[in-house]
Amino acid sequence: MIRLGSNSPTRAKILKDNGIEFIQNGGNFDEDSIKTTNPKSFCYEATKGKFEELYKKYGVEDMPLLVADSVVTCNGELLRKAKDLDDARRMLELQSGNKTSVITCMIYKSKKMEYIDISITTYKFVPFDKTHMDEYISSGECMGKAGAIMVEGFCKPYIKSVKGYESTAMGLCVEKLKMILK
Ligand SMILES: Nc1nc2c(ncn2[C@H]2C[C@H](O)[C@@H](COP(=O)(O)OP(=O)(O)OP(=O)(O)O)O2)c(=O)[nH]1
Repeated sequence: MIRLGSNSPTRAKILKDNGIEFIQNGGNFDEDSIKTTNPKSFCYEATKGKFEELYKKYGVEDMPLLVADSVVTCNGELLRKAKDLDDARRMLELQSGNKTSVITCMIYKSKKMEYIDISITTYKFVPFDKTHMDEYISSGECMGKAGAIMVEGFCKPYIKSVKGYESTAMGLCVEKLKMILK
């Protein structure tokens, strides 16, 4: 049993779909406190901030703690979760027909070990269909997701090429997590 230190329904689904038993306790780390705009540094600092908050609160005596953060970078820009639907549209238009990378950092700590990983999955998308994109935006599914994208959902038909794990792009590199849980 592990503690998923996250509010993310996607991360919970990834663990559940992979048969990893967990309880979920999200934190309140303020990512706006992070100064850097370098995507990889931002992602690491966000993960570290989330970890420190939840490690102080729960420790790892009763079970290991897992936290993660994901950001998207496209044309060198750091894309976090969209602030509103207009912001989501801007992010999607930027990534349509473009190359985009999802960076996910993960910190896992048990009584025996601490593991930190930063993984990247890079996509090349063909242009998004405008009507489909409008429907996706008005559905609100684009909210609460780094870069407003859903690689297993809206983006799937537009993937021209991919390098890296889909789980990394969804918010938790479960292939690596399973290796350390063995
Ligand atoms: N379903 C889906 N979710 C995605 C995808 N890419 C990113 N996400 C989600 C995973 C995370 O919930 C969210 C990224 O935001 P954060 O890393 O800040 O996590 P969040 O604030 O949701 O929860 P947490 O900080 O862990 O409490 O976006 C995707 O392609 N599909």
